[in-house]
Amino acid sequence: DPHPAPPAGRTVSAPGHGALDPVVRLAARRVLVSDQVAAAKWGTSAPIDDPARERQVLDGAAAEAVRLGADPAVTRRIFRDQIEASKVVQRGLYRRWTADPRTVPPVRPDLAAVRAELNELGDRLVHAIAGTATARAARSCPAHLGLEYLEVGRELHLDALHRAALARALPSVCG
Ligand SMILES: O=C(O)C(=O)C[C@]1(C(=O)O)C=C[C@@H](O)C=C1
Repeated sequence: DPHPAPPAGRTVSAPGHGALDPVVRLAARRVLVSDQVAAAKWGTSAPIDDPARERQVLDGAAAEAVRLGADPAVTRRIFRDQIEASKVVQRGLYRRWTADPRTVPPVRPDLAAVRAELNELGDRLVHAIAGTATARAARSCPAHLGLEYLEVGRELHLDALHRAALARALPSVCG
């Protein structure tokens, strides 16, 4: 039998087995690294919105997509959502830190180092997007994406702010 039954207690749609898993996981990691972005900017003159840096992120992602033979417009759209998701986190943390200064991180990370980490996650995300064209075009995409969203949020113990940000990161993944 080329299609043996899955082991007891599991199904073929068990957590982590969805094709969209890498995309959602990388989006979640980017959302979490956004905590470091906020901590790097807090108490400095660097604004949350940095349009020049956004252009760099979007152009970099599109160029990487072209290199991989993937769709740069789709990649750009998905990255626009990653950037919005990052701002959801940053604004949410600024609200928290303003309301209760005792929760401000004691150490300020280096913004350039955090951006290097975002670049690396970004390249991996472009690869994940390029590798999931079939799953993203499927009619089942929104349902699978929703399940991955719930699974990854649970597994990474995301709080309400980071779940909201992850939700903001995903609307362009399907279609
Ligand atoms: O690099 C920054 O300054 C960030 O805040 C990260 C990020 C992004 O998600 O890539 C988000 C908002 C800024 O407008 C620019 C870029």
